[in-house]
Amino acid sequence: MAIEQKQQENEDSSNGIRVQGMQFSYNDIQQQQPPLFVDFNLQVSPGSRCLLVGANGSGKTTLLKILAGKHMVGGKDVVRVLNCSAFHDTQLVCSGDLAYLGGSWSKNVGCAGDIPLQGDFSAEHMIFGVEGVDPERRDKLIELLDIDLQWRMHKVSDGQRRRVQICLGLLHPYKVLLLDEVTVDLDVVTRMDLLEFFKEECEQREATVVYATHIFDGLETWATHLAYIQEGELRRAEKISDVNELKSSINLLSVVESWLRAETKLEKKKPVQNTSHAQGNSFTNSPFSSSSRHMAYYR
Ligand SMILES: Nc1ncnc2c1ncn2[C@@H]1O[C@H](COP(=O)(O)OP(=O)(O)OP(=O)(O)O)[C@@H](O)[C@H]1O
Repeated sequence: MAIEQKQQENEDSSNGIRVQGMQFSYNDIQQQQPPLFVDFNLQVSPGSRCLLVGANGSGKTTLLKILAGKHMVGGKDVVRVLNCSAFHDTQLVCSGDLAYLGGSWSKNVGCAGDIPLQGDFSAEHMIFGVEGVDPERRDKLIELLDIDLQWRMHKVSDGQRRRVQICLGLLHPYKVLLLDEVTVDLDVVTRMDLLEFFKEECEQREATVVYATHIFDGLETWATHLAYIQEGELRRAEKISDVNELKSSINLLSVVESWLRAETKLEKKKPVQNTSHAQGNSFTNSPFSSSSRHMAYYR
């Protein structure tokens, strides 16, 4: 029985996501940061919609970027997506099978990958500039996100710009989609329609979605799984139907709130004694210690 279960897990993870024994540190030598992830393990089965929750700074964005192949972590066996190495097997991203939607376009007209763009582009120019797209899928997304193709990208609102970003990210039918808080600028109708679209994609095509967010409205019935991380440690990873607290709580928000509040109480640490701080010179190089006239340059 145990062997069958193991085989099933391996088959599942081969088409989904499997992280095994992952170590990751930002290697900030000056600050001597400890590793964020030490022996981190995670499995996400194909077809699931996994909600990634945790406090600010717990490691959600870093994890999603690692899964998206943006950081090289360990050998080829450590971070596996669709049975390939997320970092080394570049065709995962090039083919569109692995898609990552994160970061904000609000300060830029748009982005090409991680490169910010400035200029006068129309939404049409950006969306129709992507080659090899199924026109039916493109039309569906334009309608779903209520995009006006005549929008000039430097003259639209943050939410309208975000819709174009999301549209571009979804044009190719991904197999694994990593979402980092991209629905934050969307109005409630667009957000709910988009979540419904993701649900359909998971159910019809067995796509896998991992979604990091702090907004839990309507997600109790949307998510199939939940992963909770605290300071780089996976505290919970289970089916949403197995989360016992949800049976006695009004909603997911109150469950996550109780976890994060308990975390703050448990983990509150005393400030580390900083010798330079004690000598009163820790802020001398900071731009924020300058006179208010100089501060104007940093605002
Ligand atoms: N570029 C970086 N260099 C050094 N440390 C970083 C860098 N980016 C993030 N960190 C550190 O890694 C930790 C995890 O950050 P991360 O952005 O993954 O958290 P998060 O869970 O996504 O937070 P949030 O909910 O605020 O978006 C933080 O404590 C942060 O200090």
